[in-house]
Amino acid sequence: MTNKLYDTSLSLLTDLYQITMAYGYWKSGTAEKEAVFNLYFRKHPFSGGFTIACGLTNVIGYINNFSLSKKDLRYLRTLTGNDGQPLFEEAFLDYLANLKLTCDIEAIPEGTVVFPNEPLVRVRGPILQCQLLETPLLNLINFESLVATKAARLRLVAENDTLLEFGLRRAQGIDGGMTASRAAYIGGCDATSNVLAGKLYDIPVRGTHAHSWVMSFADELEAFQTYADVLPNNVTLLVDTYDTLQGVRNAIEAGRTLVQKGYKLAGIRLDSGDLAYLSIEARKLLDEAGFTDTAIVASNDLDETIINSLKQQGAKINIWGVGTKLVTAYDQPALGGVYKLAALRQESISPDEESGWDYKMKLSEQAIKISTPGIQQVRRFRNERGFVADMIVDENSLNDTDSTTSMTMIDPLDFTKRRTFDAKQEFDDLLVPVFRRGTCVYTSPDIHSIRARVQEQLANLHPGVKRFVNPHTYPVGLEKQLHELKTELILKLRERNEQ
Ligand SMILES: Nc1ncnc2c1ncn2[C@@H]1O[C@H](COP(=O)(O)OP(=O)(O)OP(=O)(O)O)[C@@H](O)[C@H]1O
Ligand SMILES: O=P(O)(O)OC[C@H]1O[C@H](OP(=O)(O)OP(=O)(O)O)[C@H](O)[C@@H]1O
Ligand SMILES: O=C(O)c1cccnc1
Ligand SMILES: [Mg+2]
Repeated sequence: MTNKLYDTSLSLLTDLYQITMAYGYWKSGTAEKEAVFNLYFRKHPFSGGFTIACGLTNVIGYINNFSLSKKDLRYLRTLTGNDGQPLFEEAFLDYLANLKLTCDIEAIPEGTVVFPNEPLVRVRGPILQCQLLETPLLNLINFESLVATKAARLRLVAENDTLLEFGLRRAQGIDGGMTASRAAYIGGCDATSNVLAGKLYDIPVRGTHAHSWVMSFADELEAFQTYADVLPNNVTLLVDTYDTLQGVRNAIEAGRTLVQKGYKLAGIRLDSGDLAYLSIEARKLLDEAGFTDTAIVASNDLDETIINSLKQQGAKINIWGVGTKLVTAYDQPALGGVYKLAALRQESISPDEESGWDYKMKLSEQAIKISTPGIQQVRRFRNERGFVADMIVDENSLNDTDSTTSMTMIDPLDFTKRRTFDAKQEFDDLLVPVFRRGTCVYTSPDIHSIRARVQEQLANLHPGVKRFVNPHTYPVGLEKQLHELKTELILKLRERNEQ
């Protein structure tokens, strides 16, 4: 499946510096040098203990549609440097015109719970191509993973209640709205009010009506009765335009007519005031009138904290409509995913032998910002109770260890913390092949399966990791050989800089 909204080349959707670097690689003869880049984030959003990987389907669509059109090249030809001369020479533009992506890409499937420093996507191929993919991949993975995570948090507090995404009007533009609707559904919403997302992404659509419907009639009862006449099989009435509890009484009256005609009053919606108090009072009125199946929908600047609080207050709300705070990821508007070079193929010494890799890393004064070198895989150990720990392991050492060997994991921020897993410990390798030499070899599951995966994954996490206040840190470490390799490389780089 591709991103149907953009089923066209978006190959210039990148930062200029990717193209200037690409030109640099091409001009200096290193364009084809094989490289490995990893996309990962350093910290969970919302001060939480987990993140949901999302966006791979759109990455696949982007790469499948990658090709520079004549118009793209005409535009690049107009770009000039500070001397007014063209930035790129014609032969480079010809090279781009014929460029077909030939990368190998591995990724963690959408809907998987992921943790800081784990490669969510690993790109291996000619360095020029890997470089061009940095910005679009980050754009596609960061926002969708962020919103899917927000929705998963809402799902945790909403428990078995219905969760509706109402955010389109407050979303960051058209794409923000579309992407957020997809990610919100995957993360755990039951439906969206966004009809285009319903059509393009096969998400259920749901909705009630606005205050304007009520305001356009002489009185509220008439508004409710007309709505019930027109759409008798879809009646959820917004009761707070004038006086909420009087609104509930009017809804009940409209509901009685509906029942006489063989229909039902599906719900009422509260959109202002004290939602705990009003829902409890509304429930009493509805139940007393025999409308025990009529649902109470609540909306109005809801987020996971307010929903949690309302539940603790005993609110009688069955359906939560969440807009602004969900689709804009209000309390943390970006996931800080990064894309870093981790290995470069060495110059070949003989034409018959494959040369080795130079492992690459970025140093930083902050330990958390030091990247991890190598061609990484994420090995997730599990037992009958769920996920135990994730080990980042270099594929070269995986090839060396056979299945009978135990593996030791080292905490990257405290080297004295170690854990050994014996050969009997069950595991999954999270990164799976997605592209081989530029050809897609992976079929994205349908959106409903991805959504189901999120809940399966969360069920495998210890409750402490899922709590919102000071969540327990799920263990992620480096396999011992990779840790040693990294330490050695840090020392070497520091030594070189001191000289
Ligand atoms: N019982 C409650 N406990 C905690 N938060 C609540 C409760 N009831 C409502 N809220 C939340 O408090 C906020 C109230 O927003 P606001 O002050 O704009 O009030 P309002 O009811 O929308 O006002 P208005 O009547 O002017 O529309 C919303 O985010 C709402 O979800
Ligand atoms: O509050 P959100 O989580 O963003 O959910 C969507 C909101 O959009 C609608 O009204 P709108 O905000 O446009 O107007 P209102 O607040 O004046 O009702 C709806 O009534 C919700 O309140
Ligand atoms: O259908 C609704 O009730 C709805 C849709 C969008 C935004 N607010 C509410
Ligand atoms: Mg509002």
